[in-house]
Amino acid sequence: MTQDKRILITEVALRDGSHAIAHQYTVDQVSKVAKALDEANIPYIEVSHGDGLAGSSLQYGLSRTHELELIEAAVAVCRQARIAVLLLPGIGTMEELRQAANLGVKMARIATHVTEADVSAQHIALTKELGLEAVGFLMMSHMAPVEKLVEQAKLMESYGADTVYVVDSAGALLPHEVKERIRALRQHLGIPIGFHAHNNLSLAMANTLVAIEEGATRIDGSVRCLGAGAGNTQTEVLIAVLERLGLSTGVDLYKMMDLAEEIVAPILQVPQEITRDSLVMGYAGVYSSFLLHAKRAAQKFNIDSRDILIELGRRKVVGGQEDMIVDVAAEIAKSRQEPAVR
Ligand SMILES: C[C@H](O)CC(=O)C(=O)O
Ligand SMILES: [Mn+2]
Repeated sequence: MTQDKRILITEVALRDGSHAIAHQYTVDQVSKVAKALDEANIPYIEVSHGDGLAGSSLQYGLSRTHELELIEAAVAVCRQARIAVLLLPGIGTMEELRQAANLGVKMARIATHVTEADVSAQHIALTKELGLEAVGFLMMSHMAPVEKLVEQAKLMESYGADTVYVVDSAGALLPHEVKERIRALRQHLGIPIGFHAHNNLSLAMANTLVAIEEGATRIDGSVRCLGAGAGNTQTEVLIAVLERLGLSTGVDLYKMMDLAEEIVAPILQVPQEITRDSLVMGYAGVYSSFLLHAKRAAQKFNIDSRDILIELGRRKVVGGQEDMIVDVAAEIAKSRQEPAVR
């Protein structure tokens, strides 16, 4: 593997992992996890509702603790790590971005669906104005052909993004698809490229290594796989693998192993694994955070959540359309009650 630049890890368990625990983080949990990550020398720690700033709502799931309190707690315990936030324009607003900056956040990741980068212009501009590092975060990157992805990433670069991420939200990308995406972005952009994986098809680590091989230098991971769906690339495992490959992250492997085991594992009600639901999300190419909603809807309508997820994938439903989950479940249930036409 040829790589001359240091890989900079962003730990996302305190944001993406919020989906996995139905947004129930407490100040105590966030303080302990952030402090331990900081001591392990993780450079960036993302803290927000799973759906980004202001995601706490009936539609996306109510947070137990206001995210600004969680962000404040994380900032207070970190000596070197930079706290990051996620913001989806339309969910989070300029005001929340300002509040996060006032609390000491150093990086904002502005996330849009892969074909909607144009809605990130004002938020990226404000991020820079506030003196923060700006990252463009192209979600559901498997849903756009490479040329479209490049076009959208270039838009984000033109708005002032310091980095653009390929985000495999559904864990649906195959290694050759990651390779062509990162390669094309490296060819057409002049800024660092990042990669955010999900493990639905058990490819998060392999895809991350392919991304790094193609020159991605900003990589996301979630400790103990504490991320939406099947989780992300498992951070402590990634650190070990990169060390074996001779790639430097500056992160302390033993400390990562210890915090994963002693601090993060107890937060999970059940260990993260590739369940049939998360597998079907990767297979169908649907949004990771749909899982809990689809399971609830399946229970309500007494149907199989796989049928809901596959139908959502067929309809190319995107993040922000969570309300469609119940509609789809109701339609499936209704179609099963209707007598077959002779
Ligand atoms: C809002 C999403 O959870 C962002 C993300 O992590 C992804 O798309 O993956
Ligand atoms: Mn994610």
